[in-house]
Amino acid sequence: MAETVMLAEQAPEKHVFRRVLPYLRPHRAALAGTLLVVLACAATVAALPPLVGRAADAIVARDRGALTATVIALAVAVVAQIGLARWSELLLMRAGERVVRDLRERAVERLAHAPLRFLEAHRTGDLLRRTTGEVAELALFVRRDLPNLVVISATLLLTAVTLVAYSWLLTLVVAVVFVPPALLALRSFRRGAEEAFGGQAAAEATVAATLTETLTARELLQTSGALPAWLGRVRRENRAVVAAARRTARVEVSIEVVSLIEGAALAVLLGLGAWLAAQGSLGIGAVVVFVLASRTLFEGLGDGSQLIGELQTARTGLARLLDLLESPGAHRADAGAAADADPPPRGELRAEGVAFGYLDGTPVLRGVDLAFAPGDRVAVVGVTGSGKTTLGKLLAGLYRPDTGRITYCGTDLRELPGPVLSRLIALVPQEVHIVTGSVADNLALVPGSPGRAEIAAAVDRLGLRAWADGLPDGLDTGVGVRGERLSAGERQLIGLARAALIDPAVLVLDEATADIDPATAGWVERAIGELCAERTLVVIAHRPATVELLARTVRVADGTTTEAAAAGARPAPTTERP
Ligand SMILES: Nc1ncnc2c1ncn2[C@@H]1O[C@H](COP(=O)(O)OP(=O)(O)OP(=O)(O)O)[C@@H](O)[C@H]1O
Repeated sequence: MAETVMLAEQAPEKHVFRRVLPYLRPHRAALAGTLLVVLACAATVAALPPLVGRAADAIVARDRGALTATVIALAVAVVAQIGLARWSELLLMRAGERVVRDLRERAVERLAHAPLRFLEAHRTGDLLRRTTGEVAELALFVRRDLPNLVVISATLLLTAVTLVAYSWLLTLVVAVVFVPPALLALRSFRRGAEEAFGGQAAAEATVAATLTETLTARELLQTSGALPAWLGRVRRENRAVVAAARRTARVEVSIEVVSLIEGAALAVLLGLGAWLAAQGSLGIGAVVVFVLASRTLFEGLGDGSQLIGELQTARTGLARLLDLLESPGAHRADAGAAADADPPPRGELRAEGVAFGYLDGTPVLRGVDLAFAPGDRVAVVGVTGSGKTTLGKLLAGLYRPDTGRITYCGTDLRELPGPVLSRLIALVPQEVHIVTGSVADNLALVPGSPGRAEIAAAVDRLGLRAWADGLPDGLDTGVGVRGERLSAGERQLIGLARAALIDPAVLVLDEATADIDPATAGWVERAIGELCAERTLVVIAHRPATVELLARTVRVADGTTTEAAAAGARPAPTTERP
């Protein structure tokens, strides 16, 4: 059985910033310009201590001219710093938002194209969190913290250069006595943070997935008495989130050690600087520069270390997003030899030695050999759970066989590009997906976005004009949130009308099992009759009336298929209970 590559709960964070580089490439010009402005801003911050130092020297030397010039330079530097800080913040935000927008679009595109088996293997909430929650956190980081982090990093660098330039001796004291313990504290924080923040993100994702499931399973929960057990599960997962958040808070408090080191360093530097000045080996201005610059250095280290927590959260989110973008499981293998193929609009569909199983390793189907000639009209029947829907999805190319192949006019479906495949073979599932909007909005959800005239023509072709006219506002009738105002039969009618608009060579229809009222059933049968006149029709049939419409019957049993006697002349075998 082919393995579905699963996404990791705690996505690997190794080289995460290097892995994101390819996604930054399209924005490199904007990012480079932004970096220049950031550097200019950091330069103005780093220039302040030397200017104040020069002013102090001018005061000591009673040099009015030098003092005036320095004060003017200071004022210019302060104004420039404020302007450049705002500008760099704006540019960083803009560039960051653009990158995040791209990542969001890529994630949605990846999910939209991901193989069905990959999507089914993951909880909807987890995928949703990776594409919404994780991206939102990234966007927040980009908007709120990234500008500060970048400016602080550049300022730290330039300040360190200033320190060395003014007193290598004092710089040595800072570098040897204070920076190593500060870095050690930061490193131990980062290590703890990686686990704590990763654990918190995973725990929150689990709760998000369960909450999403609560909504989709609302009928089950309210009618089956499963609510207490479910709430117990929610409580357990919620407690895990609180425990994870506490771990994160403890790690965050540990960063305060860096502030203590900063205080001690400033006290020592002040004393040492004053002593050196008294000895005459350092000017007053230089001591002032040194004390101010080292304060900037430690402030930068302190602020930077706080932002590292945010950076860690963003890194975890980014890793989970990249895990989705890079997962081989989420990739539909590119069309191979038939990438440029232009198969005929009508042709034979074949299944040859097809076997397929889901995640638990038990094959649902094996050794399936079937051929559907152009214009064939086939009913697929079998007991519940025998594998009819699975066969339908395999024939439509939604699943790929674990062994064997399915071909259209001799070409393996996996070699056909997605758009070609969806034009050739259409699947109307048991539960037709309906989006919020009108009937016409829903019918337009097919390749080529057909206009009103085409939609109306398709409805006419299927003999559904009277049905559409009977709706309160015709084709403009609202269907409610995700089609809640439509019956199962009406959903299938929309699915059939969509299929008519696609005009596929093969239509696979998984008939709705829910009871359909006789009037709607009549419309469905009429539409099927119209559709099968022009193409190969494979219907996973649940109602005798449907089986009787079709010329051939294939029975699915014991994981394989057998040809049954021609339908029509006899009572039709429908879905039986095992
Ligand atoms: N996404 C899935 N993941 C794991 N197992 C699945 C999945 N979908 C179906 N199965 C299992 O595969 C088997 C065949 O299911 P399938 O839906 O194809 O049967 P069916 O004949 O169409 O049933 P029904 O008549 O009730 O629609 C069942 O045992 C089912 O539990």
